[in-house]
Amino acid sequence: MAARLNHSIQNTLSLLNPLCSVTTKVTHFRNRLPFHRSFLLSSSYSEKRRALFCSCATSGAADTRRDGGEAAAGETFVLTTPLYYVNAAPHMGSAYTTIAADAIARFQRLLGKKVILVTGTDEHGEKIATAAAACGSSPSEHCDIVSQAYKSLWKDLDISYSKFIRTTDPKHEAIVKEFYSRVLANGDIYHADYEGMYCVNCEEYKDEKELLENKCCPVHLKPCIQRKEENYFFALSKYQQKLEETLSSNPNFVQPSYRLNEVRELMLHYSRYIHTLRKQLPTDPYLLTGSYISALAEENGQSSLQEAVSSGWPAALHLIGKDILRFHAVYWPAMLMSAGLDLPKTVFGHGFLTKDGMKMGKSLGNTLEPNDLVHKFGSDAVRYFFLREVEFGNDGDYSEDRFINIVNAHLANTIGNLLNRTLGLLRKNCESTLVVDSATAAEGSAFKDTVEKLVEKARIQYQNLSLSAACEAVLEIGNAGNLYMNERAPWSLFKQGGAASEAAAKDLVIILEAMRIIAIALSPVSPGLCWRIYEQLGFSEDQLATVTWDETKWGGLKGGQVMAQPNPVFARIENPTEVATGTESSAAKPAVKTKKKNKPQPQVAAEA
Ligand SMILES: Nc1ncnc2c1ncn2[C@@H]1O[C@H](COP(=O)(O)OP(=O)(O)OP(=O)(O)O)[C@@H](O)[C@H]1O
Repeated sequence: MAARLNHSIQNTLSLLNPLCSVTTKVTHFRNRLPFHRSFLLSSSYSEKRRALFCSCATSGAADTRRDGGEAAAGETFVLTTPLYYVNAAPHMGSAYTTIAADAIARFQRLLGKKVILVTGTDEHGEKIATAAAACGSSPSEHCDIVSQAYKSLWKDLDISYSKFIRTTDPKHEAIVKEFYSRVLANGDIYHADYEGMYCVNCEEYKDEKELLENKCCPVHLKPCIQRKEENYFFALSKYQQKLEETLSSNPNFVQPSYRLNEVRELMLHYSRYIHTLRKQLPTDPYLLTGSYISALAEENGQSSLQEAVSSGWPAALHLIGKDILRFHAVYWPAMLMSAGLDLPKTVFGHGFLTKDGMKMGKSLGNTLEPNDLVHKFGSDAVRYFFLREVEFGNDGDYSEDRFINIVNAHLANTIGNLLNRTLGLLRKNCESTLVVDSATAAEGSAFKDTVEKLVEKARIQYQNLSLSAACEAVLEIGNAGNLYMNERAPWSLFKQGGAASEAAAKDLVIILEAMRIIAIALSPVSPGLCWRIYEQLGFSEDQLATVTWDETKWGGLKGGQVMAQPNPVFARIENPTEVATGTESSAAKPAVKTKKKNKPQPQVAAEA
């Protein structure tokens, strides 16, 4: 969704008058709107126009103070991923944003909120026609194929999206047109010529100072071309002050804090960007970001802007890569202000997955294939690795070696093996039945206090969108559980019989209760794995479906509950490097080598 700024105002105008060709559209627009020839409108004029068209109050700073996670249970929590550009198939970068969005959505659902996760594809732009021609298909066939590839990847990655938007979907056009009409009527669109250096891949004009040697685009490393064209521009300068006020009064509006600093830096040099914007009006929001709102309209409801807005706007969170920060944190809010609509509560710009230090992207073609990863390692491992290993906000590099070591150490060893060992001992010594409630078993237990603290830490980290730290806190519960198991050594207590054996049976209840808590707390990140844990603890799928974060409180397991037979919940992955060199990482020592994707293999509980 790199800012495709020039052609799409014409697409947008065609929404107003779809029968016009691009050239006639321009003339038509000009003739119809004589009020609006100059670059800058006087503020008093625009304020009057604005007052006429602002049926919804602009919340600005006041309403944007909460971060996305603070909405109360029962509230609607809307979050969006970028609408991905269909110039090529999805890659791991596109998957990364969507996995993160899904984890946040699942966490918010656990808090009892109604969550609407919006994702989709942007199907307007020059590059699409080129990509379609290269494959010998029409643009619409091409869009159908690529957008389907996104949907099917989302399915394989267990993405629980609510709305999948295609910007070519006529259902959204009426709403987008209404949005656009407000901005137009507000006097914030004008027409001018522009000439400059243009990056076809970004589909935007570049400031010459940004360019690398040979006038190459710094993102795509390909030469920009000199281009001159008539265009439409948005009067961004009118909203400069309000935007600055929003940033000052609401530091949560842009996250993480260093992205806020980046946006502040942009605002400091605002006059430069006013100029830049005049030559490259961010027109896409009408079709793209406008779709964030139109997505909220009920499937069978009226297609009106007001109806869409009342279904959940403003969004709690726009999750984006840092490449489109300016677009979402400056242009789009200004346009929302122009249209008299509330701003999203938070725009979070995460970092890039990189390959050899370069942003992985469709245009550079240096992408990591997510389908391959999912088929090789399974969705739980892929989701866990990227959310755990890339600190959310920063850039991160992928290495298969590291991937395998991490998921083996964390998911197979720390979590999977602990569950397996405990259930093995329970089967052998307690007929797979809990001897007592977990609340009773843990009376006075320091381990229980540790688990409670860690799960609370995980909640706070999820709430703050620190997904890696949330994973870490959950993993620490697993580490504490392993420590407890090793210190208590219930296998030898059972051998002693009598009171020691009773204590050992209680220890198993305590560890399994910790596993239950892990299963809930890690479910936003690796839902399939957590379901398998939950099932082993004797719960049904329905019980898992209705579980809430409140149930991470200690005491869910009851005496008499029968556990399933131990069956490993996460298969260790064979590391080809280690096999080839004959070395084995101590963190991820494979007990059982597996060739198939994430199919659990039996593990032997040595103590049992
Ligand atoms: N390397 C990456 N790391 C993290 N997120 C990425 C990466 N590449 C793309 N994304 C996600 O996709 C969004 C951009 O979508 P787009 O469809 O333009 O993909 P792209 O691969 O960056 O395209 P291009 O290479 O043509 O610029 C980013 O804002 C981000 O959410």
